[in-house]
Amino acid sequence: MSNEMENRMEEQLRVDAVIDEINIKEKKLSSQITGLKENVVELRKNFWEDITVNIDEPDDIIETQESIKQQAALLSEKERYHGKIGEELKTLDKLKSSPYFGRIDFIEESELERDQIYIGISSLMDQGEEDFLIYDWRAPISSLYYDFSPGKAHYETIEGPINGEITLKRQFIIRQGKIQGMFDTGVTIGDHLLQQALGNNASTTMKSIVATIQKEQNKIIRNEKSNLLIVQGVAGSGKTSAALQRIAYLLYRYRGELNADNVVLFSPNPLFSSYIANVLPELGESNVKQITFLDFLKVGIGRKLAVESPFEQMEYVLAEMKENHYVTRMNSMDYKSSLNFKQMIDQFISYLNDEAIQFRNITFRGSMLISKGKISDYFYSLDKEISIANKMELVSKWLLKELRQIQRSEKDKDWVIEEAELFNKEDYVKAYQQNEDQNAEDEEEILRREVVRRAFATMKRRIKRMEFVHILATYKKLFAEWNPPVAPEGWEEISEQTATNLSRQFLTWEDATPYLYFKEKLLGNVHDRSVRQLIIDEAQDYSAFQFAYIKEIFPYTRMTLLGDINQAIYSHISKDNPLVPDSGQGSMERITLTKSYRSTRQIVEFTKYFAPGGNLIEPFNRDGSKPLLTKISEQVDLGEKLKININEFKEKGYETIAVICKTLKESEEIVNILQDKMRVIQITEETYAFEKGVLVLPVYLAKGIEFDAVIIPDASEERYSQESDRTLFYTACTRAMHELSILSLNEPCRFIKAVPKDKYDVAK
Ligand SMILES: Nc1ncnc2c1ncn2[C@@H]1O[C@H](COP(=O)(O)OP(=O)(O)OP(=O)(O)O)[C@@H](O)[C@H]1O
Repeated sequence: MSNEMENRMEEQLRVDAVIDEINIKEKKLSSQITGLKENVVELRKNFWEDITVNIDEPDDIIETQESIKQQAALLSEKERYHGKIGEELKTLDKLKSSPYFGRIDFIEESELERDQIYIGISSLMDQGEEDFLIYDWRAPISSLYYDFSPGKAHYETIEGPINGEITLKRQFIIRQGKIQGMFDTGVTIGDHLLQQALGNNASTTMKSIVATIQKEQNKIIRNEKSNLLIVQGVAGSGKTSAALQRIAYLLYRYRGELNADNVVLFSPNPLFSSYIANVLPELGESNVKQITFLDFLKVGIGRKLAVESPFEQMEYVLAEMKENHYVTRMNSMDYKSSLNFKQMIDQFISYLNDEAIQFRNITFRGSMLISKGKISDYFYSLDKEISIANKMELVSKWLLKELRQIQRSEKDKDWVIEEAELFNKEDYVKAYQQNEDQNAEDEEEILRREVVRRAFATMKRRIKRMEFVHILATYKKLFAEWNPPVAPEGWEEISEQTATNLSRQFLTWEDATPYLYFKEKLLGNVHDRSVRQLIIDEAQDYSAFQFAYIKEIFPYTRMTLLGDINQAIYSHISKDNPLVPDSGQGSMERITLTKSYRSTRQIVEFTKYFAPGGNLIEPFNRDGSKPLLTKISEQVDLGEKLKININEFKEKGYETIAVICKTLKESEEIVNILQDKMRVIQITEETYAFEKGVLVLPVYLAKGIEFDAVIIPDASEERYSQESDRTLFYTACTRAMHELSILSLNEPCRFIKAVPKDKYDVAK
């Protein structure tokens, strides 16, 4: 028997032994969980029987409450434990099919014995709880596997670095408990496994990459020191994958201190959120909160204003060039994305400290209780040194005090008793309950109090929410009456356009963040202080203003920004982006990824010629066919050509075939052309999950996602005519894993022309 076969048999025996251990452990836990389940059911059933309920005397009430609390605590402890075992069982089930994916043999310096370290998605100890049969991929020692080839190596522990030597590095593919592949690797984590992982069809949900994390990705995943970690990585370099493994790593590393609720991920669109939703559960972790920046802003802005989405803005930029106010709007976007506009708002706010904040009258039953003039006078009588937000707090307290007085005098009016006459039984009970600590004896008095309490309750709530400040009207003044000390060119037109939108209660995307920033400067911000880690994917699409805002509202939060400046589709905002080197960000660490894993070598070799930044892009060595360019001379042929293309891809076994358009408008046209020829799925801003098939979508919704085959339905010079279209075209082409097909009505665009002819085929 060859050495290789012998090794494989030995390894299979070990896999079998580990699976035996898993089975034993599983049995133990299953019997525990059954017992626990019965226990919990019993506890729930007899909850009240085990409690002595006695409400005769105050002391008895306290005792009863205590007894209920204890019983509830016992129940919830058992339920939590039940949940924990359930999770453990799920992990064991995964381990049973594929217990580990890697092994290293390591001899620590000054020790003679060689440790065999097997690495999988979770740790497993032997029955005696003495030795690790499997090490979690996130354990300190496991970093050896990702960072070193055989030879001298070291890893960090809390007590300091451990040095030694790796004598063997082995990779496994184990499915259903059987070793299907086994490779001893040299330099990096071998091509075999990666080739296999990347050669598969795209799926509608992202997969974890634990078994094949590359050294440079591991740096991102295990980085613990930086408060701000910035990752610039070319398309398909594994930024999103690394971000998700990083979250799993941090949850493991800081278990007990950090849980999924403390981590927030800003994702580019709802489709992307569902695309990545599986990764953390697959790694045995709970999902963290994922939200688009649009939804995040909407929570703060409130429901009364309509907010444009970034995609609507994008569609305007790309499709409404002929609109009368286009140039003004573009200038407005430019300026409002910059820190200059933030400065302008700050200047406006200091002006507001002296005058001009708009308030609302407080009215009740059609008459004025407190006028906006009176509120304004009170506000401006307060010390100027106090911040506006703190002064608003004082105004709110003052208003509530005034209201209490008015409430007392209102109580004796005739309308009150008329309303009380409409009370039903429940209202009576409520009235008496409310009266408990006021001790009124007279029934009429009790009812009158209840009527006015109710009538004033909404008003009080609104005052607590600071609704007495007219934020929109005040913000509008920035564009209407106030003269800024420094203004950009065309400010008058920008102001006019903005004021018109605000009058329609409409916030453009470029106004959304500034408006919320402004609102919070006036009213104070109420953001969740428990966010300890914020991850921003597709960070190239955030403006300098948006970043500055995010930093202000999360002052103590560690941040990881990942993106690719080459894919900055909102070209007007990329100037001050932190992904650009030397963008002047403070203390931070920057990691650059240059290797692209998603697409075949042929696709990367094609797309890198029109990559916007001209940065280094190295393809991972996976072969496929060259991109194909098909020239069409008549628009009427498009449908037929698309159909042929799609059918060819289907025959090759591809399951996700995306027709990626420049705009939503174009994608609607394509759907119209295709829908009587085959089943097509149109993806819009409202699509929350996608299925396999033929998908038609605008490029900005394809961000972060990948497909087996991509078709660009019209890559003509007419369609992609501007330099600013470069990032869009690049983003669209780089979504392809295995095949890229480009159709062009007449002359292909300048980006294709920049590619040497030997890098693509032209259809006859
Ligand atoms: N180490 C790895 N092992 C296996 N697959 C990997 C690895 N790194 C990246 N990939 C695969 O490469 C593809 C691209 O990864 P990912 O989407 O994370 O890249 P990205 O940098 O976020 O891309 P983009 O910016 O273009 O959206 C995915 O299919 C991912 O699974």
